[in-house]
This record gives sequence, C-alpha cells and structure tokens, in this order.
Amino acid sequence: MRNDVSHILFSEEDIANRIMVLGDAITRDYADKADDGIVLVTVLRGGAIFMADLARAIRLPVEIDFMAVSSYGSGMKSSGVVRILKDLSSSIEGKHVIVVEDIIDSGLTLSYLLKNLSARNPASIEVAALLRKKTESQSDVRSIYTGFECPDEFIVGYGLDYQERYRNLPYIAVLSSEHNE
Ligand SMILES: O=P(O)(O)OC[C@H]1O[C@H](OP(=O)(O)OP(=O)(O)O)[C@H](O)[C@@H]1O
Ligand SMILES: Nc1nc2[nH]cnc2c(=O)[nH]1
Ligand SMILES: [Mg+2]
Repeated sequence: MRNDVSHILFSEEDIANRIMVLGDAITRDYADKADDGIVLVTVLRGGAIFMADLARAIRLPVEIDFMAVSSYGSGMKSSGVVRILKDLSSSIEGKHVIVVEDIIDSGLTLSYLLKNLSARNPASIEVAALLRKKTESQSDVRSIYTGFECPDEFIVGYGLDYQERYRNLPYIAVLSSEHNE
C-alpha cells in the first residue's frame, strides 16, 4: 500500500467480485430489453474505469456513451453547480439507459444528470454506482445497482481522484490525513 493512502476499503478482488454480481443482475434484468437498445452512459472521468469492467460483466449487447460533467474541480467539496463539459455522442430516445457512476456523495451530480437525461425520452433510466457514501445530506437518488456503501471520508482509487491523481489505483482507499484536510 502507498504511504499517501491511509487504509484500503475495497481490494481489487472485492471490486472484481462485486462487479460480477452487478453484471449478472443487469444481464438478468435487461435480457428482454436488449432489442430496444441498452446504453451505458458513463460519467467521465471517474466512472470510466468502473464502466470498463461492468460492461464486460454484462452478457448482453450494450452501447457505451460518455458525458463529462464536473462539480468538484480539483477540490474535495462539491461546488453545487454541475456543468456539462461533454454531451452524449448519440441519441438515447427509446433506449434503456443505465447511468454508470463511480460514487454518489452529495447526489447532486446524479440528480442533475437524471433530470437532464430523462428529458430526452429514454425507454427507461436506472443508475449503477460503484460506491454510495453514507452522508447526512444526500439528495434522494435511486441507484438499483450499487456496489458498496462507503464511509463519509474522501475516497480515492479505481477512477476516483484527488487533484487528478490516484485514479489508476486498482483498489479503493481513504487518503491519508496529511492530504485529507
Ligand atoms: O454525488 P456528488 O457529490 O455530486 O459527487 C459525485 C461526483 O463527483 C465526482 O466527479 P467530479 O466532479 O470530481 O469529476 P471527475 O469524475 O472528473 O473526478 C464523481 O466522479 C461523481 O461524478
Ligand atoms: N475522489 C473523490 N471524488 C469524490 N466526489 C465526490 N465524493 C468524492 C470522494 O469521496 N472522492
Ligand atoms: Mg473528481
């Protein structure tokens, strides 16, 4: 373990096992929806690594598309303002959308995205989030495919950054206190 990481919450193996379970659940739930088209809408940048593994755990044809939004910038607190930096490349009208996110923290990013994407008339829209933080003041976002609940600390690894570093750690960890203040 690196010395700038305080402790590991979920190991590479924990993550791989959990993603297999989520992939199986999605495969089962969407088996009769594949003909309409299933799109994994990944929220860049943090969601990219989770999506890459989740997509390969789903045994149905799926499209992948990307949106880039940012509410955190380089800090550890949500600015509360979600900006679309990149929109989807294709239409989602009539398709079954699964929004793939690395973490639900305040829930602001996902509530904004769900509202924005629902207005484009998809056949259905659900959320797959690898982590859901246990916080007091979280927007009420429904995520039916959730990987793990995590403590209210600043998390890095497996897509999650601090000042753009740590995204490529294969595990999920809490940043050590010198960084986490
Ligand atoms: O529930 P919330 O409080 O809205 O936080 C969750 C969002 O924050 C992070 O993104 P960030 O804006 O840091 O962009 P990034 O993915 O490029 O790191 C994370 O990837 C989620 O998208
Ligand atoms: N890296 C990181 N990004 C976040 N965005 C919202 N919450 C978090 C968090 O705990 N860690
Ligand atoms: Mg970030």
